[in-house]
Amino acid sequence: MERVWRYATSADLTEATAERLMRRLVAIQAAQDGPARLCLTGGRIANRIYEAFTELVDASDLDQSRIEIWWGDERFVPTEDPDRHAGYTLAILARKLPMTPSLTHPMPAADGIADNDASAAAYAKELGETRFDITLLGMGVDGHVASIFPHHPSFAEQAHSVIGVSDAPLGPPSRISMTVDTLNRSRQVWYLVAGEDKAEAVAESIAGDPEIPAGVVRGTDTTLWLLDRSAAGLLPYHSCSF
Ligand SMILES: O=C(O)[C@H](O)[C@@H](O)[C@H](O)[C@H](O)COP(=O)(O)O
Repeated sequence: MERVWRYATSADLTEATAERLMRRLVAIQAAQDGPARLCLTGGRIANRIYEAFTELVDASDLDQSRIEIWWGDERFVPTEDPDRHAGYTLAILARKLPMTPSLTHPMPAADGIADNDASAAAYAKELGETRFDITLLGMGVDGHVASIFPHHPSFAEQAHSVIGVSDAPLGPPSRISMTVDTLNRSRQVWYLVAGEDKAEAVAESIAGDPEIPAGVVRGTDTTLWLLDRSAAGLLPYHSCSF
């Protein structure tokens, strides 16, 4: 099932998606044993959603000890580098979630002797066959998701579930990313996209353009496009829910 939700502003998108995420995680916890498995993304919209989500925790039925957190990609920089996705996200989530080490899986940082390929291999081992209940994805103006870029080796068929990405067209150039196939193990994929500059890539991706990563990454059960009005600007009006 693929569905587009359109919001008037990016603030509305942020609030509504944080609430949707909370509802969905509570429902997943009620429906299965073990933790709800959530795969996170970087990006401005995502970070605002994490902020709004933590604000909802106290009044929710969320079992805070039963959330497992993964990352779809990471900028391969040292732990203390503010460019690192996980640093900021962990700081936000830790305000309200216990962040149990066995359930919290930040990607490796560029702290030691391991390069991004070896670090990706270590993360692939940690990941095993894990399937995510929900994967959140930002999307670039070029239709990239995680650190899989169009017309770039990261978008080629891969032998491993997590790869080192070098010479990324977006800085920093050294990264780690789940592959398309790994992201496609997710039950639900939620795209979080705001801004007019994304409208073209949104329309092409929803049409299933195989040349861009967002055209081919889909949930096995559900794919949601959570958009502000600008990002949805090139979609037919009737294709959106409000
Ligand atoms: O890894 C990165 O350098 C970025 O974080 C990037 O991949 C981001 O997820 C998208 O560009 C959407 O981000 P925005 O929501 O900020 O537009």
